[in-house]
Amino acid sequence: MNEAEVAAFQLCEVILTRGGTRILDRVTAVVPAGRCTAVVGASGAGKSTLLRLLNRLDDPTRGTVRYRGTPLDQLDVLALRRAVQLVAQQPVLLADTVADELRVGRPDLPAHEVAALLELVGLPAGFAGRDTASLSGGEAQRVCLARALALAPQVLLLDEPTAALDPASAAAIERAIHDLTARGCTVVLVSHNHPQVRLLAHHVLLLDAGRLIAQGPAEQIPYLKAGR
Ligand SMILES: Nc1ncnc2c1ncn2[C@@H]1O[C@H](COP(=O)(O)OP(=O)(O)OP(=O)(O)O)[C@@H](O)[C@H]1O
Repeated sequence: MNEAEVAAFQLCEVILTRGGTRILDRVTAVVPAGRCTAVVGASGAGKSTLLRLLNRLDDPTRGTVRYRGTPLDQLDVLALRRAVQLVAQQPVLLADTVADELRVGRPDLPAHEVAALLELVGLPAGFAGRDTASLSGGEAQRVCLARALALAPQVLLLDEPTAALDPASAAAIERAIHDLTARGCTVVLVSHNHPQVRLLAHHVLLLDAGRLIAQGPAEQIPYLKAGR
């Protein structure tokens, strides 16, 4: 991140301990605003945990997380979660039909916007009437993404959003991420897909056993050059 860029999030000396283990260990990092930041590292490195700190699903044991300069614990948590939407790896659906799911946070969402949001995440408009219980894992995750997008969030936190998808569906999500950042949305993307990270990320945070061992542009992160 260069000096002219504004930080969406700043993590300062963040420690997160669970059951006596440091899951995040003195992480100091910046997430630039209006950019795509990828969080990478081996399984168990702490990527999802870091994501959950950003909308206060977890709180640091020590250290500070700031959003636009304000410590998260000084912000209204519901307002924060509306502005900073998390799409988890394991989707949690709340309504009976897909259209109602997209209206969870926007009860007045018109049918044409439901259709447009579904198209954005690579699902046909006809999905609006589908029973949410009948969706596959990858479909459910995309419905959760569409539900998040319905709220026009300032920040989107995406935990492996294409891991369960076929290549065409994954490409639709990658286009959506690209368009969102082009329009000024901040995206934080957890991904094991290195070509995807190189394609989308302006900034990369590399975690190893809870420690941040590198941050910067993808081309400066040797871990991403290993060919995957
Ligand atoms: N509530 C908890 N109690 C104890 N350990 C936990 C808890 N939550 C997470 N962990 C551990 O913390 C470590 C980091 O978990 P996390 O889910 O953040 O990793 P990750 O990098 O996202 O992994 P993956 O790539 O496999 O999704 C893991 O070893 C996990 O088992």
